[in-house]
Amino acid sequence: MLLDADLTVLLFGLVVVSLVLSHIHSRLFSRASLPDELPWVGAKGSALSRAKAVLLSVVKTRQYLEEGYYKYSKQNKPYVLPNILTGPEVIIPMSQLRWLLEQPDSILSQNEVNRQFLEADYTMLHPNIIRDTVHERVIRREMTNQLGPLTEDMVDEVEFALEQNWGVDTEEWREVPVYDTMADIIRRISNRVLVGVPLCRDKDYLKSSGSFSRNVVITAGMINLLPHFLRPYIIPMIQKRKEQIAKNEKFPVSSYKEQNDYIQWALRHAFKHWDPNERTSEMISKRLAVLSFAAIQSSVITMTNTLFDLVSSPFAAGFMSDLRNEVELELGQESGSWTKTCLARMTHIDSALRESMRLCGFVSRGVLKMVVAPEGVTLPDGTHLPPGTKVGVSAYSIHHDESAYSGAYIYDAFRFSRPSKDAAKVECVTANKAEKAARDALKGKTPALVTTSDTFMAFSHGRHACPGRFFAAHQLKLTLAHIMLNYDIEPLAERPENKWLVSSIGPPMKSTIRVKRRPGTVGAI
Ligand code: HEM
Repeated sequence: MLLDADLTVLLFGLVVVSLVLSHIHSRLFSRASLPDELPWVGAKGSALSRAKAVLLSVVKTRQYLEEGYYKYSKQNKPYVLPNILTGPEVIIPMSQLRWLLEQPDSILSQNEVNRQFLEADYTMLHPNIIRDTVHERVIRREMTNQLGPLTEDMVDEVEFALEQNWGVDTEEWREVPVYDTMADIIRRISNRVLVGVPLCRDKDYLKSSGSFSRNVVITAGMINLLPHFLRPYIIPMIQKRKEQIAKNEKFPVSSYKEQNDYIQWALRHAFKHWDPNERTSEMISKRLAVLSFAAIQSSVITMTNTLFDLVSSPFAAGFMSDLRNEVELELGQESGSWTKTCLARMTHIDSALRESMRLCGFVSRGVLKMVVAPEGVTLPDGTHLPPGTKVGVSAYSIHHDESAYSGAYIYDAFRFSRPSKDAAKVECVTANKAEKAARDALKGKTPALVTTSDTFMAFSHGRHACPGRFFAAHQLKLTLAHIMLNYDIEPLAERPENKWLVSSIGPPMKSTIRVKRRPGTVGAI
């Protein structure tokens, strides 16, 4: 009997090992049916050399992108970028970007790439969440339009969160971990808009929401095994709101006031949706969880990078003093009131964030799409790609190209707030009302943080550019402006490095800075 059990375990082990080996073998040696004439960066041509390049993509993707850009993209040729996690990608030259943007989703789909990268069928709690982008519509129609009315709440939250994380001591310097404190601050501000008070200040809720966001990327594929963390917090709240809406529809009372947060907007949209599944409290809470992931991690990384870029610059002291002067001046003109227009006029704050996203953004490839047309697709240079191929451009390379940005590897905080030849190159392809307003505020001279272009793809570009970027910009500008106004920060001699893992770029997670509350600011804000 014992022998039988041992044999079963052994056989099971052998099956698992051979499955893993066959997966590794296919990842290393698969050409993904790509045409022979397409060159692979980092490889010489033989199957073994390609396998080595795939293996080394774990640590060499930045090198591959730099090499591929000058060897192929600049010569208007596509090339293959090895990727051990999600398979090879075809990187097309910038001259073919316009063509890529114009392809319909039925031929080249951005959604499919995200589904695969995030293992969305397993991680995203419900298959509809990636297939039907309901929250994209809620973000575009509701969240972006509510930025003005929501500013006061967001300011309230920034002030509270900064005091909690960085303290109010005006005498002694305090050492703070940048990533952790920014994670707490951004999570609080975002949740103020997503779920409102009191939940946005509930420690257990914030902890659960934070661990969900981190785990989607770290344990893609296993997240479904985690308990439905939102259940105890969100579901009863949604039920209650639904009851309130229904009651008010039946017996309207003048004292009834809807809350202005994501849950309320999502409820409104859900009731208009044709699919009854979309109206359940469960589905709304799942969509909220996924949105928190998209919204929070990206802003935390951006804020962390911006602070390190600013304080490690040889011009840190001058940058910070100019930023502070700008905030004081613009705020003074509004009698101390943080309005949307006042923020729009803070062009140095805007630029300091945009410049960090250019230099250190976490997106290395821009506009990555998957060929979904069953017959495949033919690139403008005649190369035919089979279905399943991933195609994109190298955002990292264009962001670091001297011909697009002079001093491309230097953090130049006011690059985008001083009119320059770089700014003149920006062409806004996806202008909408809010984007136009942001550009007008900058008198059309310089690109705003939210403006995407052929040379700025930190929010991606085209139809599927990040719909949350208006909210993100608002939240990031409010946070940076408050920091500049209320804290002194000791400059750093050297910037702690960002880490590349395959094609993802992470900020320094453990590095610290020293901060001190500025005299006269405590209780003044
Ligand atoms: C600095 C902060 C942010 C950055 C850098 C960023 C960046 C991006 C990028 C690069 C994409 C395109 C991904 C792709 O398909 O290739 C994207 C998509 C998306 N982002 Fe953001 N994002 C930020 C903040 C936000 C916020 C605050 C929200 C929500 C309020 C949000 C919601 C979304 C959604 C829903 C999509 C998917 C759009 C679609 O599939 O068409 N993002 N974001």
